[in-house]
Amino acid sequence: MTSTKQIPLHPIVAKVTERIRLRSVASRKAYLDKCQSMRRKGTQRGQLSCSNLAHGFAACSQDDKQRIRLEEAANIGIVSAYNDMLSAHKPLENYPDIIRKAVTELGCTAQFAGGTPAMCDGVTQGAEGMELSLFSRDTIAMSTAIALTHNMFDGVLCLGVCDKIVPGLLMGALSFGHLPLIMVPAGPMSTGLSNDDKANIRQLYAEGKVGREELLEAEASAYHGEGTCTFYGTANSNQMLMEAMGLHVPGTAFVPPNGALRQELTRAAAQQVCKITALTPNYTPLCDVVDERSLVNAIVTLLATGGSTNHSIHWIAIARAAGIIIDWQDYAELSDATPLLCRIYPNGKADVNHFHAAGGTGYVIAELIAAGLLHADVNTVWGKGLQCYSQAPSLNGGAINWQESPTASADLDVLRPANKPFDPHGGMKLLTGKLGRSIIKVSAVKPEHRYIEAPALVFENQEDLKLAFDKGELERDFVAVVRFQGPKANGMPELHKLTPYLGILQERGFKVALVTDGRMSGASGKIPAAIHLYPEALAGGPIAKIQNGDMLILDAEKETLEILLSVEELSQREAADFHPAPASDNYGRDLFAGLRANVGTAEEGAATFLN
Ligand SMILES: O=C(O)[C@H](O)[C@@H](O)[C@H](O)[C@H](O)COP(=O)(O)O
Ligand code: SF4
Repeated sequence: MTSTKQIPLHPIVAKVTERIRLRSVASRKAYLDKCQSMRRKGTQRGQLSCSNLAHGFAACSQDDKQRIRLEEAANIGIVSAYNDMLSAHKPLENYPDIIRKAVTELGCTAQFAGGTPAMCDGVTQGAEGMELSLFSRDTIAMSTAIALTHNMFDGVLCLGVCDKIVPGLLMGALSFGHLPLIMVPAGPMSTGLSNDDKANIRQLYAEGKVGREELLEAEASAYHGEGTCTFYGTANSNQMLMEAMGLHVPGTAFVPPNGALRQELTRAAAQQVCKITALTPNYTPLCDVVDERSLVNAIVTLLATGGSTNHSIHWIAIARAAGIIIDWQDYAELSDATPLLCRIYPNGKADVNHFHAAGGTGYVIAELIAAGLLHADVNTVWGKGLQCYSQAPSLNGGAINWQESPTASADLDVLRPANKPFDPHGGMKLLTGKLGRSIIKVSAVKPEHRYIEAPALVFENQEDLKLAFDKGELERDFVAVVRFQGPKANGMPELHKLTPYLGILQERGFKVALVTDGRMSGASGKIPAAIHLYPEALAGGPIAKIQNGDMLILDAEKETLEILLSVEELSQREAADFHPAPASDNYGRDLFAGLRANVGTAEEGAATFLN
């Protein structure tokens, strides 16, 4: 591979990175000062009182007690989001034992510092739980802090994969940025029913052409075992971005769960974190790994792979947790400069297993470094420089070897080189106009659907749109306006259940689009959608004043979302009333009232504690 020293950084990547750095000088300094003040000489547990320490190791084995008391070797904190509800997290169940054994081999110790909640967005999609999904991220961040605030640890391993979980774990760990952190995933489920076939069956069901039994059979053969669902949604985007940020063992993202290589990669993470604590000459605290360069690397990689729109929210929140301020203009400019290298569902037919086989994370990172689109001179948990993330691991006689990923894609329908991309741009755009600021991802939207001028049809929720569809009222060109779906209103749920209905209408030749202050799933794709619109309806946003029949223009090329009303006409309009869910439909909503009241805008990361 070309030495990264000779590769000039793309001017837009350099410009945006510098703009982020300058914008963040004060907040970043404040953050680093906090990390510095938490750093202790020797082991972190050395600062604890005898009773604190005794409580901390009371339940340990005699050997571990001795090691912890000696205060010579690292004690690693494990934070895990394991539960049986996420297929992606099921393999994590026995990881703590694997980790304990691996660190003992180095004379270190590991303790299960704490668990965090984890929501499966697939189980809650379209249901009440989805209103807690976004806030589960910050709940996970707080749970991570509760685990680590035992202050017994010199390094951290966070076990998690899915949507809000990786961002939440990372945001929580960033409050302990003086400690090294390695993220530990489990890998994707094997390929079952293809994502396209799954989507087709859903549309047939929405049209009443197949019954529930047939639909359930199809869904169960798509989601059929342990591991992450195989579409390139938010969970798998997390994995790709952890590689791009140097927070994984290199090449671990899409190795299948439960095999010998997966076990060795988990062991490697455990032993590596012991080797980069402050007790070693290779001290690599998290705050040195997460900086404006690694965050820009993550955004560029998100754009190059057609990753989830949710990361136009979560990566802003992660950045803020590290004292760095990123906005959607940064994403838009980086998107212009970043070629689309991947076609993975929903942006194509392939799934992440096909992507992995075609060259995977190593190929993408090698291509982006060679194109000058990534900062290669960054700190990673694997040492200085991102180039080792262009490698792929394999087992050789029980030990892991890393070798350079192939320099040619094994499947040009899935993965392409930076000089012959699927699209010269990443396809995530900032839309502006009288209604506010929103995001659109066009990598899965056909060019002929990127300009939609049609009358608004206003819905207070996705169920109302389904009812209108079932009554045959939507056989027309229209822009669906689904509002009061913002973080303050109902927790900003994903409105992914709209996809089959809008997809059917689009296939019938109608010009359809979506405008919402809510979110879509990372698995949503082909409908032109202006999402994350703010100010949200409940915060006085003009979206609350749109009426059926208003002409809307969503123009992805011009990067505008417009309503054909003057500012005066709009200002004279009454805002629609908000109709919250009936109190009887609690499902835990009441517990999150404080988070709804305190949450920031989507472009601030929709965070509840960073504003
Ligand atoms: O952002 C995401 O990637 C989604 O939240 C994803 O995690 C969720 O599970 C989808 O809803 C699954 O897709 P289906 O609902 O189509 O199965
Ligand atoms: S990818 Fe989504 S549906 Fe699959 S396990 Fe993760 S959260 Fe659940």
